[in-house]
Amino acid sequence: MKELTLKHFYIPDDQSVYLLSHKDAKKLKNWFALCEKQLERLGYFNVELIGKGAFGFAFAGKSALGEERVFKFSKVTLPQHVQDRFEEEAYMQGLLLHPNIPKVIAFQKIKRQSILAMKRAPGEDLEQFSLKYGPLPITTLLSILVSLCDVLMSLRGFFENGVSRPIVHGDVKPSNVVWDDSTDTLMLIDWGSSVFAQLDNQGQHIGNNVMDLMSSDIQQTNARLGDVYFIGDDQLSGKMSSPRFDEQGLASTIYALASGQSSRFGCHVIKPSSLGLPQALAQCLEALLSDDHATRLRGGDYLFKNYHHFKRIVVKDVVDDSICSLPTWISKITKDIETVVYSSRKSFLRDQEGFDKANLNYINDAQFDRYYKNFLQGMGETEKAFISAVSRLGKYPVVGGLAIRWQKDGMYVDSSLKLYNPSMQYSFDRSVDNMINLARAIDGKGVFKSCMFNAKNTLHVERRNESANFIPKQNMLIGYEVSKVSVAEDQSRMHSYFEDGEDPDELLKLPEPLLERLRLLNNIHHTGCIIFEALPKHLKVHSYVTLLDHSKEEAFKKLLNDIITFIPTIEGLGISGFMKLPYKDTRFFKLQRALPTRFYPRNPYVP
Ligand SMILES: Nc1ncnc2c1ncn2[C@@H]1O[C@H](COP(=O)(O)OP(=O)(O)OP(=O)(O)O)[C@@H](O)[C@H]1O
Repeated sequence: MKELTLKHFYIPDDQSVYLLSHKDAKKLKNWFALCEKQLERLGYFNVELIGKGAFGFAFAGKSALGEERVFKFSKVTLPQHVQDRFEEEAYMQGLLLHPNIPKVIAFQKIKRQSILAMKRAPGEDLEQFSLKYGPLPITTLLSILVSLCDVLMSLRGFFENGVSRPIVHGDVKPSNVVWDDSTDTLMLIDWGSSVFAQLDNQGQHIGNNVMDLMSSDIQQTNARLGDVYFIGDDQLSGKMSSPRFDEQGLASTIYALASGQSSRFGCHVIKPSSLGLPQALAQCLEALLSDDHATRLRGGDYLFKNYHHFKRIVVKDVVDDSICSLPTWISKITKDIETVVYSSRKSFLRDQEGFDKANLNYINDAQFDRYYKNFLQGMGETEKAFISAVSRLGKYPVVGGLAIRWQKDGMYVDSSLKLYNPSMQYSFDRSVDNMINLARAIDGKGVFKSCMFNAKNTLHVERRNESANFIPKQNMLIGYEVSKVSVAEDQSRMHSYFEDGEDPDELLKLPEPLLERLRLLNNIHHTGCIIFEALPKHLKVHSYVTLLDHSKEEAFKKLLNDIITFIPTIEGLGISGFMKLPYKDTRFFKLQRALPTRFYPRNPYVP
């Protein structure tokens, strides 16, 4: 039997609780209930889960006096050295008394379980905010920029016992900034990567005495890995910690918010100077995100010298109402969908020379794990940006599919994207545009496919061990929707389940009778995806299917049922996915290295 490696076909972006095995999902739910009970016993009410990160979960609650609190719980399953970091996080955050940093209330350790209690920042984190509203208006961006600069200035100026000890936050990114849009105030949260800086802005060692400077630690970095989607090169490659790290996090954050992306990787294609920003801001961001070290330093120096002037820039916010580059369907009703993205055929996006994992100090870091699992190692910056843009689509309540074919003359895109929250349309459309613009900058021939489905509809079949068969429950069914209007004739070519042949990365070989049913299904006019994911003790069948030819419903239903009956014959591990998209509306795009320059107009009142 083949070993399950990270190289297999459809790679899930994130594990939704709906994709866990029954046992694991139950364990998690029980654990949430236990945390809530613990907090209620301590006198807090209105307790709710507000966030999950790599290291644990965050709950919010109200004290008896009505004060809003946040409680971060570490995952008990994490190794001890990672648990210890949580204590350091509480220590570092506790040192900082600043209006834009949540005050620590208490840190408690009960056996292996640590809890950090702090004030709750009003508003919502900027990743959520950006998903709701898309690329942010310039006035909002400027307010965020200036407030963040203020916080970072105070970190640089931190003194302990009368001695200068600059602090590095180490993980500045949209989801670590909580923003209250009604008062224009922000809070910088998540101090889990913060350390005392080893170097100052000029790259000089910060030593309090000669002994410090002679210590053997002087060449060893104390830096923590922040989020690889946002940190700069120096932090990623394990250089000594310095306030320059946070300049990078800040630039990535503003860039991501200005463009409506969830990473910094796309900055050489969707350049800051193409976003319609005031020229001074765009050029400053471009310098900070440059590949050249000296240019980055100049950009940082300029920003911290001049950011107070940015406060005085007066702009008229304009909404980009251009039509989305792909057709998107917006449901009139809002549905609570837990979207999960599975993507395939990523291998051609990897260039073998890229990223060298062996050179990093961060192998055991949970953040690094995420990066590795998301398959980004060995990819160029634009390819990473593209993958990150596809992942972002999965953060909206959306189902559908995407097939991109890069050819010599350009790029062909088939898609079916249905969004189940009309208020997010602007943001979603801009995210689709970003994904297309990034894809257009990718060189080479190849195919990429991606399915977005509702994890709440995933079917689960469990078995005791790897040699047992998967036996589905009696009434198990692959659900499907029926289109509003029947389309009898399949005049258009369809993106068939089998069109691209076998996927080189695919590992799971489905039994022939099951494949035969899929072939028959393929002849009935419909759209959607079916993915089989076989794990040692757990089989998941993800699907999103819409029948278009109503006259064939009986046959269609029967084939879907047959597929379930063949589940016990599935052998081996891995993933195997099938997708069918309407071919009718294929969009063609010319390849393009970068978007053209576009600054904020000198006179915004002239169209
Ligand atoms: N003091 C706070 N006030 C308001 N919301 C908070 C606060 N602390 C945490 N949150 C919310 O909880 C989420 C997770 O918290 P945090 O980022 O500190 O956890 P983490 O496990 O370190 O996450 P990550 O792995 O994303 O860095 C945040 O994105 C934010 O939405």
